[in-house]
Amino acid sequence: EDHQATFQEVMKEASPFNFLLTKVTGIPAEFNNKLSVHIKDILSVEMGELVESAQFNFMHDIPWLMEQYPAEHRSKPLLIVHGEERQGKVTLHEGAQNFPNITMCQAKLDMIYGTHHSKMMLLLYTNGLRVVIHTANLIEQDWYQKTQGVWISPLFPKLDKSQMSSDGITGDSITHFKKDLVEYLTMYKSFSLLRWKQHILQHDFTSAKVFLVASVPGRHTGESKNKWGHMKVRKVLGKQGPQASFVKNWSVAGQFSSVGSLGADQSKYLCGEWLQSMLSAKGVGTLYAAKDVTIKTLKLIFPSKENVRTSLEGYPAGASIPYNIQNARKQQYFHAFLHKWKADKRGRSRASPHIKTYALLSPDSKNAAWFMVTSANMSKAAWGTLEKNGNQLMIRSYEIGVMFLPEYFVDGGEQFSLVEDQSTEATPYFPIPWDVPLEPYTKADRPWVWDIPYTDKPDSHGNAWIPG
Ligand SMILES: CC(C)c1cccc2c(O)c(C(=O)O)cnc12
Repeated sequence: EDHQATFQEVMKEASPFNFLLTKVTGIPAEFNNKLSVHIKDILSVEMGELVESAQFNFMHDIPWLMEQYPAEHRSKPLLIVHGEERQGKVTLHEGAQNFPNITMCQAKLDMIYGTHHSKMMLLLYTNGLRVVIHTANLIEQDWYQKTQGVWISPLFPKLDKSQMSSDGITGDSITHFKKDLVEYLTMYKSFSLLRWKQHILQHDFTSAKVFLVASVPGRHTGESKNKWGHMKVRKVLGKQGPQASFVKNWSVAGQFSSVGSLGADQSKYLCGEWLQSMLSAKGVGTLYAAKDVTIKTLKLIFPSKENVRTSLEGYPAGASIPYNIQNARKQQYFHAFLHKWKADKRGRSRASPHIKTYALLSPDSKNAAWFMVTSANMSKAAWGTLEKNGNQLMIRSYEIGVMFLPEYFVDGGEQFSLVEDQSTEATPYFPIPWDVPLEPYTKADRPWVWDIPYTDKPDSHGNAWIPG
């Protein structure tokens, strides 16, 4: 149908997961009316009467961003949290100079090669506070013809003074989302974020049913080792994850838009460390030893060269998929796990993925034991790498995401249904972005690599790709 769903209708339909995709220009209206939002919807007055906001991101086009706020909100205080340095920082400040309501916060990047990847909006309204965690840069290109993920929190009401306690965190949820978010903000050690920490402390987060999965740069030891990156996932799944017996032979799905250097063979990082965390479950450490991992255990979704060539944007979509030939050449083993990007169900097979999602899939791919949407790509910098004989987790970048576990949405829930007409009260449908079952690369498929030329076949706009 062509009627434009109102934001209230969209949010009602999105409940209880509140996991949506961004609208895509150039696909049939029905796919933009179903569980889809544009940035203007998120910032609209329908969401609440804005007092002030904070925009955490990697790339900010400030004049464009200001245009996305409704006129009556453009003068409200706005904090830009970024990781720009040197010329990037100069350019960013230039973009902000005409907006007196903007304050800048430069996240410290103590680890070389680290970046401020986290994408989050903190929205303070007259009647509450909302957290939006997503995957899109604050530039027009990222909200145009890509597949991006957005989690929009419920409206968290203000605590009244009587509920506030002087020490500790009041008004938290059983997933400790509020405490974890406060700890994440504290790690910036930034004065301008102290203000937002106060705002968060003063609101009631009991309705937050997701777990926060974040990364902050540093060498984390002791209890902190399990607070961030893939070790946070290991902790949550080990304590609140699926029963090991229930998810034997299930597979980890990883979907992302960039890949780092993962090491000389799969047993080291990919299957030996990262996958061990993703395969964690209740009642047992992890489900498989690294040596027993097969391509059935790990299914990775990454755009093929053909996915990019035939996408709505054409080869230029690949400018946001920075997998370089130097790394690709060193880790051919990685390519054996790859599956194409395919999202016919959501009308987004040609909307190049910039979203990053992870899940534990049943052998028939019809169910999931958990689902995660995050800024974190498949890299050591994002998820962290264990050092000092496993006593230290070294992370280079800021990342932020949320994890959905069935039992927090359905009493005794053990799984989500990924097939809408096979969902039940006990096994609710979870709107994943990509199609199941997953489609492996053919022998002829190659992963998209962004720094080599493609002149053999023109893209959907008739152009070749000649980088550099
Ligand atoms: C190699 C780096 C600079 C890069 C290139 C193209 C797109 C990128 C991107 O989209 C992100 C992000 O979204 O966090 C982060 N780095 C990106």
